[in-house]
Amino acid sequence: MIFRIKTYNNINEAGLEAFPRGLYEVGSSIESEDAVLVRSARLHEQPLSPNLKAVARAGAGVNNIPVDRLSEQGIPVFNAPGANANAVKELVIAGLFMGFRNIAPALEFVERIEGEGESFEKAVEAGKKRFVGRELPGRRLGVVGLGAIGGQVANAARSLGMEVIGYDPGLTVEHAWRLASDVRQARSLDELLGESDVVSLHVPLMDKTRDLINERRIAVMRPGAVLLNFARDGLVDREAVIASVESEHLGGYVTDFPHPDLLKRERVVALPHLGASTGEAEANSAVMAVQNLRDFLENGNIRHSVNFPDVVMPRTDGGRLAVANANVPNMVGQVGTALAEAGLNIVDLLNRSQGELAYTLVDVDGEVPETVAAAIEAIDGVLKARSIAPVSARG
Ligand SMILES: NC(=O)c1ccc[n+]([C@@H]2O[C@H](COP(=O)([O-])OP(=O)(O)OC[C@H]3O[C@@H](n4cnc5c(N)ncnc54)[C@H](O)[C@@H]3O)[C@@H](O)[C@H]2O)c1
Ligand SMILES: O=C(O)CC[C@@H](O)C(=O)O
Repeated sequence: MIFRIKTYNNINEAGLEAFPRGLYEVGSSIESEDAVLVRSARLHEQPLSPNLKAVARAGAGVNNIPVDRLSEQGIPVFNAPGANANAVKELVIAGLFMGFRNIAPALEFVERIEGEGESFEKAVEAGKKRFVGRELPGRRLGVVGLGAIGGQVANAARSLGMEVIGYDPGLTVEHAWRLASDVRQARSLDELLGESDVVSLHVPLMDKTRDLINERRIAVMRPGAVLLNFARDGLVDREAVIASVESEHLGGYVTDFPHPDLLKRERVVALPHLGASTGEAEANSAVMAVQNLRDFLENGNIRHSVNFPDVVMPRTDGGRLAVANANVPNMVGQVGTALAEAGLNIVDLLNRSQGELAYTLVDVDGEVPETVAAAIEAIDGVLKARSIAPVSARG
């Protein structure tokens, strides 16, 4: 079997090379694709191939992918958690300095100086007083979202002498372990906003986080506070942010998401979505996304999916059935019965659920015929059932 992968955006070569020739066809013009590999391209309006089995995001955010629609069809969406976190952290720290040292307007001022020799130097010295900045030690950074990126930003800010306060009601144990021990926990977003000299956003864009920073919350922020948004445009009410910067309540807005309304404004810096744009981050993200995709397509294993639980089972000698289904009673029972009726002996089985979805891997002696997989897919509540050939039968 040849797997067909449709790519959107520029996918790093290291990732593309991780697809073995002979087993995969990969490209932007592939049709009837088994899987999609994407960066930031918006897939919500794209038609989905009837063969589609998985979508992989070579990056962190999945707001460009119709995750709910794919979940209803039993299609996992993978991402590459942490693969670009260092790159984003570095740009956020650059943003921190830009916000506190007036670097962008200062550069623009220098570009516009005319004359040369003594008159040039005089203009430099006369103009620089407009760009007097503030130092970081002793100031407080509030980090909203302490996941892969927020955690690294918090730790880097600590090493720059800042105090750090964080807010993340869904903080994982793994991410908590990586945090500097003196990062203080805020009990609410408002507490963090009211106590921070600079606030950095590192949460995903979802219905719940859209316009997280709105007029009311900006009013809670300290006068002169700087807002850093390297996460997603939709997390802030842009008009409210602009009004607050104009009225000088907010001391600055530094973002990775430009918009015409943000341009040519004092104390606003907009970069062209550069957070993950380093060779290292692009390679890490593409390789991790391709590894996730390959293990799913070739073995049915699920790792780093945003809509399915991790389900990983070592291969046995025989074939495998991979079933995505609604998380309701008696699904595994019905799958087992269908396999028994087809005369197939179960060698190993793993079932996990997450929210409304469940996923089951069943290894059998021999191979699961396509007709049996199709009959299982027709069971009420089964969203997808796929027969996976034994490893020895792979071309
Ligand atoms: N600028 C860029 O190029 C770039 C690159 C990578 C990621 N991002 C953005 O950054 C986001 C975070 O990336 P990550 O890798 O750190 O993801 P992550 O999943 O590791 O961390 C996100 C954290 O946000 C927390 N969270 C969710 N909702 C929250 C809320 N309402 N309040 C507080 N915390 C909340 C989660 O519990 C989680 O710990 C991505 O979703 C993406 O939108 C931007
Ligand atoms: O692919 C990119 O350049 C941006 C990725 C970034 O926004 C992410 O969410 O990982």
